[in-house]
Amino acid sequence: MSNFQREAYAMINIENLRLPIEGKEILKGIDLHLRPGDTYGLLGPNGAGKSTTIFALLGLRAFGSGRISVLGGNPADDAVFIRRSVGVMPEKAGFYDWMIAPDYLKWYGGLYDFAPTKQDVAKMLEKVGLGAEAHRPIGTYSRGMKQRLAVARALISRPKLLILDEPTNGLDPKGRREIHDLLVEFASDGKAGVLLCTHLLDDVDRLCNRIGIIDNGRTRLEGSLGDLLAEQGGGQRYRLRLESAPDTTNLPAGVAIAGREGGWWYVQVQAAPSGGPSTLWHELWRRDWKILEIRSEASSLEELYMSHTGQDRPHAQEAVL
Ligand SMILES: Nc1ncnc2c1ncn2[C@@H]1O[C@H](COP(=O)(O)OP(=O)(O)OP(=O)(O)O)[C@@H](O)[C@H]1O
Repeated sequence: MSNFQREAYAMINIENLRLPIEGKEILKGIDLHLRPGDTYGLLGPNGAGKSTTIFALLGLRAFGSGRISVLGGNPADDAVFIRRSVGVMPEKAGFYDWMIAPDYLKWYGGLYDFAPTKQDVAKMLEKVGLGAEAHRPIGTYSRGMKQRLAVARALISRPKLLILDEPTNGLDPKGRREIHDLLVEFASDGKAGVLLCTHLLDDVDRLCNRIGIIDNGRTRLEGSLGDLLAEQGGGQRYRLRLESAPDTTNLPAGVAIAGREGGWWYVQVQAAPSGGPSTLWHELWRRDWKILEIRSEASSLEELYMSHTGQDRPHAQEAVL
């Protein structure tokens, strides 16, 4: 990769990261490149090395060799800067159960020299759907409510980069949709970046413009989701439930109507826009498509995932786009 390309991946730039633990190589060659505006899906089976990669890029774990730069800094030297600029939602979020959410968020912001006002906190809790529950001790929250609070905690310091490990785990469909909406809103200015670590391919389909697939400590595949799916052939198919018949004469480039069944419209997307599928839904909303529900028909991503995971193949096809 040239220096010019490296600079373009200003948010996260990981090259050939290796990490031995107790004589065993846990990471054997991780590459990860995330630009401003990207929502990047980090995929891989259990034990592939996703969390270890995240720990390394946050400066929480020393690595053996390779190169990591996050927001232009080196996590090993700039841990404080990185923790202040990156919002993190870890897989297991710990809270003080006796605190109430507004006090907790104020206290948490203070840890990072960011003092959210009472209004900031109230607005954030509203955003994540906890406005009415703000008076209750966190210990009385359900798992889903704690997930929402974890998202609020990641967002409260207005970070430039958001790293989320399984953010929709344990959420009901409404909660999942609300978290999706928050992420779309966060990424919509084109300047922020999101690294989404998940096993839910449907979340990736909906939200991400770029993916990396890790298996057995190595990056097996990385690139634009639209390009990778297009290379597979056929693009991606979605089923949209619409309030009324849409105007099909003015479709965004690369989008075609593949059929209709009652209120459901099948839409074939040859190449998702660089801003990810959420940009496409915005485009359609702007064209007055009254979308009530979106379902990914495709198992194209699943096929892509399955064909790049499952076994250690040192000579297998590996591509970096
Ligand atoms: N401190 C440690 N000592 C020994 N092995 C470790 C340590 N931390 C992680 N590992 C091993 O490293 C590998 C990668 O773990 P990691 O948690 O990064 O995987 P993951 O992709 O996040 O998995 P999951 O999807 O299950 O969360 C696993 O085999 C794990 O057992």
